Amino acid sequence: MQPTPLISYDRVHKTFAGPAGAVAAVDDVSLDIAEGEFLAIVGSSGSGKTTLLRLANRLIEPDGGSIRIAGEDISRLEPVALRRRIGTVFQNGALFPHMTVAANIGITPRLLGTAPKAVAARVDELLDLVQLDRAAHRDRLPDALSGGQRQRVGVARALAAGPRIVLMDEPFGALDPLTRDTLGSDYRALHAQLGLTTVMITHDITEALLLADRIAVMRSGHLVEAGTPAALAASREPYVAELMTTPRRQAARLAALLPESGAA
Ligand SMILES: Nc1ncnc2c1ncn2[C@@H]1O[C@H](COP(=O)(O)OP(=O)(O)OP(=O)(O)O)[C@@H](O)[C@H]1O
Repeated sequence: MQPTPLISYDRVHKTFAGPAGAVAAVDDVSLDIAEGEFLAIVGSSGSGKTTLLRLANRLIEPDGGSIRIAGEDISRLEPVALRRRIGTVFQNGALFPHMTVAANIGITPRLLGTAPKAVAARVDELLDLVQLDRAAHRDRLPDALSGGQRQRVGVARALAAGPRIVLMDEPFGALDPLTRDTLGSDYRALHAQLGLTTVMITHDITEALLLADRIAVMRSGHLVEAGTPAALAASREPYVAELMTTPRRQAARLAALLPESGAA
């Protein structure tokens, strides 16, 4: 018997009223995400990625279908309690600008009533986890951080209450390619170390291929295909095949330019 998926979308619909009529942002999407899985959601702008993600923590309510987390229908769960079980990382970190790094990271434990000493210890533990030097970063304001450091703080804040699930909306999109690559692989290591289940939106199919166990491809509110990088590479679905063109071309160019690994 298959284990119960940690997150399960079952025939989910969400329509928004737009100036030119109703927009089916998410249209009959069914998708299971297993515990421990790293799932990337890709698709062009407006394809429904953010809506799909926000449905999982009830920032958006569906018009139809259901979403279960660990077998529980989330419409029966209290939204604030649900969101405490799920860490969220946004583009640019979305840190509170007037609060120090430590205050930003410690906000959820503090709201949950954790004693100040325990919050401070947790903040230090999280700074270690995201590889930011405690003394150098604890008391800084977000403005005094680089984009990469801000995202590390965003990840630390998302992990502060010990969630099993982390939702990420274009977390590394605004970073330079080198920082983006480092942060992506550092986060992937954290995901494995902490046994997290991660759902990450990215516009970058190459990033999705390199980081994720499975990739869900969205188009006009539909889930076109969900599969492993190898399955997507072999897909005959026209839109998926088109998406794979760029990484394929880049891989061929790089293979021609770079010496074979291990040849030196
Ligand atoms: N609150 C809203 N009110 C009206 N329409 C909305 C709302 N949120 C999203 N939409 C519409 O739903 C569709 C899907 O939007 P969504 O933000 O989920 O796409 P996306 O794939 O995340 O896009 P992007 O990559 O640009 O962030 C779009 O047509 C968008 O305009």
